[in-house]
Amino acid sequence: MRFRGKVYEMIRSGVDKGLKLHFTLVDPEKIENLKEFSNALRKVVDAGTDAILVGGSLQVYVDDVERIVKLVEEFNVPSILFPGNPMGLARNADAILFISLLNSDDPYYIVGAHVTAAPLIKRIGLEVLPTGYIVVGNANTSVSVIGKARPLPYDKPGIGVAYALAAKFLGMKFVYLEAGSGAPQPVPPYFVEKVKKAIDDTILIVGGGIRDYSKALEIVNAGADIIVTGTVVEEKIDDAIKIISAIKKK
Ligand SMILES: CC(C)=CCC/C(C)=C/CC/C(C)=C/CC/C(C)=C/COP(=O)(O)OP(=O)(O)O
Ligand SMILES: O=P(O)(O)OC[C@@H](O)CO
Ligand SMILES: [Mg+2]
Repeated sequence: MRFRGKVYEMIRSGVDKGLKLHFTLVDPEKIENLKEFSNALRKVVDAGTDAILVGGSLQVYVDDVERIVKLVEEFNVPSILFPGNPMGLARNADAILFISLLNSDDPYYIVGAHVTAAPLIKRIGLEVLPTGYIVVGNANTSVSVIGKARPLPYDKPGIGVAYALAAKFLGMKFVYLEAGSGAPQPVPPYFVEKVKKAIDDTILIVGGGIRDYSKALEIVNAGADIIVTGTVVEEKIDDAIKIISAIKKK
């Protein structure tokens, strides 16, 4: 909880200095061995990852989330909850990525989950990071299916711009373009570029399907401020390290 209340400022000041940031996504459902997990954390932190996102699409025991956050506390990086439902509200985290899935067909994912979670978030005292979450691409990913998204086609960046601007005008501090965890193709750089040009200083997060450093670099060069990787950390940690190192050299 050491970073509570400082997370937005840490991100903002990095972005304002022109740095590119990397967040590592950890899905509590996938962690079986805490020792192995801690070793992986050490590697991504040493490589320079800027925060650990903790969450997934499915319901989890809050104890499991809290256990993971506790391990993250041993390293010098903030823990940010990234829950797919209100069950993931760990008391010991620094902040919560308060995502509204703007292109969901179900109001629950736009504002419903948020209403049920808000009083508890206040009670816990989590720092809230208001985020317009936009699902892009044609893959049937967990977030798309569970979140009842109507994903934006890759060849319609203008619609991405419209959603992202609406998020900015609603006062959201972050726009997150999401291809979905494990997506075969990440959000294309030309899509990222159009959205970033439109939202200007609003912080742009891009994730889903980023598996190699050259793609990650193309996406940051197109204007992403923050890259999120999850699957590559679970499956090929050495490639994850290469991605983080490449982004941090920018
Ligand atoms: C504000 C609160 C309390 C909740 C938000 C509720 C919303 C809007 C959810 C959006 C839809 C959703 C299911 C988001 C999950 C995002 C996420 C962390 C995805 C990671 O996906 P994985 O669970 O790793 O998928 P795989 O297992 O397929 O890799
Ligand atoms: O697992 P990957 O494909 O890296 O996706 C990360 C994240 O954007 C999913 O929410
Ligand atoms: Mg995943």
